[in-house]
Amino acid sequence: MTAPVVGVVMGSDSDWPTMKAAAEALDEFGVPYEADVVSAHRMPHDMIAYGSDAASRGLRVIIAGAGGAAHLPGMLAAVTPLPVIGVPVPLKHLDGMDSLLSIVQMPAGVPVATVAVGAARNAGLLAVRILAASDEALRAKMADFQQTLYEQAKAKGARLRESLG
Ligand SMILES: Nc1c(C(=O)O)ncn1[C@@H]1O[C@H](COP(=O)(O)O)[C@@H](O)[C@H]1O
Repeated sequence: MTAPVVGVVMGSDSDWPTMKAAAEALDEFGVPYEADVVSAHRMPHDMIAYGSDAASRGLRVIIAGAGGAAHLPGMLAAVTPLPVIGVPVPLKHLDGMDSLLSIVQMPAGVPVATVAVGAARNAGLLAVRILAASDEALRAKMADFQQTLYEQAKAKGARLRESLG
């Protein structure tokens, strides 16, 4: 088995229905990843250990999703030099606005690349792009993927124009 280069972590297993889209995107590009529950609030020492050891274990990007008072992505970014992508997970109350603001409003010097509320697939794709910056084969796959998006968008336009006669 190939060693994981992306860590997909979340504050609770209840985040997985949202976060699995990140894993699926990584699967599509053949990027090896690991997935786990790591909570800054409920397991602070484990969280610090996860972030501190991530780079030496071979991870190159961390995707961190959390809902509500979502401190996990920022706290991981505080203890690792790796890029951290934050996914605001929408919960029953406040529609993910709480999580979005908790993740996106980082103090200067400690960046978290925040995707849209619930947009775990984009987090996976962003991780692929980060890795692809230094991996020509992966960059070619990303370019193919973008071409497919382009063709699908063109086809939608053609169908719309056709339906209008
Ligand atoms: N935001 C955080 C953190 C954290 O930021 O450390 N740990 C758990 N949580 C969030 O609590 C929500 C409810 O969790 P439960 O479903 O386990 O009660 C989840 O969305 C999780 O990400």
